[in-house]
Amino acid sequence: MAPVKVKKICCIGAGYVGGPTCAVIALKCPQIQVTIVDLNQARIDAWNSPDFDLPIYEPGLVDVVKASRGRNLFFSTDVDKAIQEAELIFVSVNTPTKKTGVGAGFGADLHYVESATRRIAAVAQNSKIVVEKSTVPCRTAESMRTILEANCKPGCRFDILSNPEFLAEGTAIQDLFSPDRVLIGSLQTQEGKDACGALASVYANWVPNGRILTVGLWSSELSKLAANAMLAQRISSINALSAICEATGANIDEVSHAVGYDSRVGSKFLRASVGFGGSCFQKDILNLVYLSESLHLPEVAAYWRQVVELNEYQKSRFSKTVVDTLFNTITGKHITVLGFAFKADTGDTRESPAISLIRDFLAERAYVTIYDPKVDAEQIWQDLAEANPNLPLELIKKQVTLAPSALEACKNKEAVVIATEWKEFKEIDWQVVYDNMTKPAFVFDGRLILDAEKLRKIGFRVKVIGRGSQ
Ligand SMILES: NC(=O)c1ccc[n+]([C@@H]2O[C@H](COP(=O)([O-])OP(=O)(O)OC[C@H]3O[C@@H](n4cnc5c(N)ncnc54)[C@H](O)[C@@H]3O)[C@@H](O)[C@H]2O)c1
Ligand SMILES: O=c1ccn([C@@H]2O[C@H](COP(=O)(O)OP(=O)(O)O[C@H]3O[C@H](CO)[C@@H](O)[C@H](O)[C@H]3O)[C@@H](O)[C@H]2O)c(=O)[nH]1
Repeated sequence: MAPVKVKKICCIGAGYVGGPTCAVIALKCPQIQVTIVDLNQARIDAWNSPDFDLPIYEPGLVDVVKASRGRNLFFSTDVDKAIQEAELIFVSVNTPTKKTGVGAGFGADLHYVESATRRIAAVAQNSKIVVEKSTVPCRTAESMRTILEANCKPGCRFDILSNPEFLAEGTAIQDLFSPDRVLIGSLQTQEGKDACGALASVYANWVPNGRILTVGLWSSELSKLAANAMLAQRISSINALSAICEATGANIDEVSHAVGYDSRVGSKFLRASVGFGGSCFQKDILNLVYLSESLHLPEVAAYWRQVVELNEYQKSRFSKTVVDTLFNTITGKHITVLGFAFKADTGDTRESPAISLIRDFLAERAYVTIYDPKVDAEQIWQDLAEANPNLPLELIKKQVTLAPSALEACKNKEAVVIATEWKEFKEIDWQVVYDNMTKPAFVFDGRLILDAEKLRKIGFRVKVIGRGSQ
């Protein structure tokens, strides 16, 4: 049987991955009709909004959607119709860490993946290639296949592929246009290889052949968890060293530069910080920890768990530095937090270190003012309410103020904390900030973006991650 020629694609899940990934496929493959579906009506409405007020902020995304929407790119809540029409279906739904039940706090909650799979099984009238795009534990594709095959109509077949996504938020469009690699896992049967060929031919419209890697299903699933674990492990390694730098007077930027210069180590992902955030790193490492424990590999589980524990330590160590430096108490003091997103160039706040810092400051009964250029107020209140379950929102709102600009946020405050590396924080007029602050004025740079020497000359007292007191 010749490999299927893909003419219609359905993507289940119109989130941070499904939206940008399939919008780029539509742009690069004008001959393919791409329909992205979701159960969340508000999200689909935003993708369809006449003024392109999209549900997620991602540099370059609006232009990609503008180029294809209504031509060969569609957003809809009619999940069944899109499934029925497509030859190839991406499952790109959320796989958060389980909150209750077996594996709570570690294992992935796979019920969204399972219900999307069951929907495909229930409504498909002909053969489909089902592509696992969500990040899932090793061998999830087997469960999907069992569900699909148990419901297969006569004359139909389902082929399952794993095609994990490696985009990073903030650079998603660039990452999708020019990926380091596209990974496709399939069963090593002829049918599996044909399905793999069909998906590879979609990517081949813009990705060079040498960058399309084809492997077995389980290797593909595990490679995604492994890639995130190893990236996060680099950050925890450099953050562990930042604590030694602060205690010895070494400078983490210099250490990172010197170590990264070794081509075997490489310079990327060695930027010390207040801690990593985002919806993936912690979730995927905990997933790996759970997998290792389920496989009776406690030493392996402990090894990876330490990457997350070090990250927790880094966040609380930074909060403690703020308290210690402000004369051992921040009760009643006014602290500005610049940045609420988990990294620059995104409005996403999932697992943002800013949330942990603010929780710690509120526990010390400080007043906190927040400014972020892309996160909306509703999201901030929701995150703070979730992070402080014992503090009613009315009380949180008495302690926390949202400011319309960085300059406004810093007025009459004792300390400024940089929690996200937005470029605009480098560029604000720090002399004006200083003039309007209560003295002594403190700056805590949790992202290593400011010129500490320049700030000290202005009069600030400055603390930077990974640098001893000067
Ligand atoms: N965010 C990232 O940068 C990133 C990068 C690579 C991989 N991933 C992985 O991709 C997956 C999706 O992540 P995300 O950030 O896009 O999540 P998301 O929460 O932004 O989007 C998931 C969407 O799926 C929808 N959904 C859930 N069940 C559904 C169903 N049965 N039918 C239709 N729609 C359904 C939800 O309503 C939601 O809009 C996760 O497994 C994640 O780990 C995320
Ligand atoms: O040297 C560094 C690099 C990153 N970070 C922080 O690490 C977190 C994650 O950053 P990044 O990896 O750039 O963003 P994500 O969107 O979380 O992307 C990661 O998670 C995705 C979801 O699985 C993967 O697809 C990507 O390849 C992987 O980089 C953020 O808080 C960053 O500020 C650092 O502290 N130091």
